[in-house]
Amino acid sequence: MRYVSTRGEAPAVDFRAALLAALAPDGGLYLPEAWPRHGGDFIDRLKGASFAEAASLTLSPFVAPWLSGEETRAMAAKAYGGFADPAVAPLRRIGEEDWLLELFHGPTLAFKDVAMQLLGLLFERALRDAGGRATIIGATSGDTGGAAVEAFRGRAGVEVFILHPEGRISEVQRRFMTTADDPNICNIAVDGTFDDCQRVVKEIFADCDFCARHSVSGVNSINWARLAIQTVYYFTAIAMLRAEGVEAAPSFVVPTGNFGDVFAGYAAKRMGAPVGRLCVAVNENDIMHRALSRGRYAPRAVTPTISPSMDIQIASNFERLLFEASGRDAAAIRDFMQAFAKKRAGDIPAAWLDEIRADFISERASEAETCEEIARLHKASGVLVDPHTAVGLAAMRKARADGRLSGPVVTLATAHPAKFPDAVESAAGARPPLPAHVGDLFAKPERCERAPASADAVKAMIEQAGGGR
Ligand SMILES: Cc1ncc(COP(=O)(O)O)c(C=O)c1O
Ligand SMILES: N[C@@H](CCOP(=O)(O)O)C(=O)O
Repeated sequence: MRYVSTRGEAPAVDFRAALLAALAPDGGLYLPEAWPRHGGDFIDRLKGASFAEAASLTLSPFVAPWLSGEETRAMAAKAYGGFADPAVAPLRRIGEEDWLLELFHGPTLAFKDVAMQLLGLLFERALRDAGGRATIIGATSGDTGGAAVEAFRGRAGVEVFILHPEGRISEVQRRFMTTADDPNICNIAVDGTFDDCQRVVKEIFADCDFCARHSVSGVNSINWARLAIQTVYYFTAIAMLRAEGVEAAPSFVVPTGNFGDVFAGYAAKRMGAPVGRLCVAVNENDIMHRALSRGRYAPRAVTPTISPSMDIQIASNFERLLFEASGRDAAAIRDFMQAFAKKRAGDIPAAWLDEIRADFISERASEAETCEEIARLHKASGVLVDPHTAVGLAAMRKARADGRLSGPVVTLATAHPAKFPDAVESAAGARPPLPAHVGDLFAKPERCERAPASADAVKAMIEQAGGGR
C-alpha cells in the first residue's frame, strides 16, 4: 500500500514514510492510494476478537509489507494492555436504539489514547528500522497533547514539543501534559487559540530545512497513521452491535473539531464497514456545520466553550474529505486551499457538496443544549458524560427529531467526564471523580514553557533543546 498527498505534488510513499513525515512535503495530507476493502464476513470475524486482534486485522492492509499480522497484533496487545476496560472501546446502551461508544478508558481518559498508544510503538519501531531520531511537534486543544505525552514520554530517540492555547483547556487536561517530568517532553503554553497553535505547527512543517535538520514529525490527525488506527473502533462497534443482534447499519454521531475522528468513520465506510450516516456534531464553533449545510467554509473568531477540545475553526482533515469529494482532483484541492489561505473563506463546489451529503449530516449544540444533555442523561440513567460527548448527544437528539437519523445510532463518547469536572458538576449537580489509576494527577508538580504564537519563537526553543539531533 502506498500513500498519496491530497495536493498531488509529493511522491507516493509507503506507510513507514507517511508515519514519520506526518504532513506531505507539498503541504498536503496523505491518504491510501486506494481504499482497502474489508468486505465479506470481516465484521463477523471481529465478533469474538479482542480489540488488539481487531486492530491487527483492520490495519494489516495499511502496514503491510512493513509489519506482519503477528507483529501488528503483538504491538496492539502491548498498546491496549493498560486500558482500564479490557474491551478497550466498549458500547453502552442508553436508549432503545442508542449507544455510547466509550473511547475514554485509556491512560489520559480521551479517545486520543486509542490511536496514540499504538502510534508510540509504531514510531519506536520505525525509528529503530530507519536508525533515526524524531522531533515530534504537536498542537492540542487539550486531549491530543496529554495522549502524546503519555505515549512518547521516556522513549529513546524522540523529543516531543506540544503547543496548547494558554488558559483555554481544563486543568485536568493541562496536568496530563505538564506533570510529565521526562526530559524528552516539552510543553509550551501559547498565547493564542488552538488554531494559532496548529498554524505554528504547519508553518514549522513548511520550513523544509528546519524539518530535515531536526527530523520533524507530528502526531496530530494530519498523520494518516492516527486516522488509520481510529477506523478500528468503527469496525468493532458494528461487530459488537451484530453480536447483540442488531443487523442494520448503524449511524455514528461524532463530536467534531479537527474533523479527524469523523473522517476515520468515513474511511471505515470506504473500507466496507456498514455505516449509515455520519453526523458531524459541533459546539458553538460551528464552521463545519455551516460549511456542510450552506456550502461556505469560512472561519469566525473562536468562542471558548465548555467543550474546549472542539474550540477549533480550521479543521485540518476537511481537506481529506474535499479530496475524496472532488474525485481525488489534487489540482482542484491545491487551488481551493490556496484560495482559502488568501481569502480565509472558500465556496465548496455543488458537486462536491452533493458527494459529501451522501454520507454526512451535521448539527450544532449550543452551550445550554450541551448542559441540558449532561443533566438529562444523568437524571434518566445516572450516567455522567463529558461536554464533548454531550454535544454529540444533543446533535443526535435533534437529528432524530427531524428524521435525519433513524435506526441504530452510536454516539462517540470521546472523553471521560472527570476531565471536565466543573462543567459536568455545574450541569448535572454531581462531580465525576478521577479514576483511581490517575488519582495522583493533582499531587505532581507541573512543568511548562511559554511562547507567543510564532513559528520562529517555537523553532528557537527546539533549536535550543537540540531536538531530533
Ligand atoms: C474530547 C474530544 N472530543 C472530540 C474531539 C474532536 O475530534 P476531531 O478533532 O478528531 O474532530 C476532540 C479533539 O480532537 C476531543 O478532544
Ligand atoms: N481536539 C484536539 C485537537 C487536535 O486534534 P488532532 O486530532 O488533530 O490531534 C485536541 O484535543 O488536542
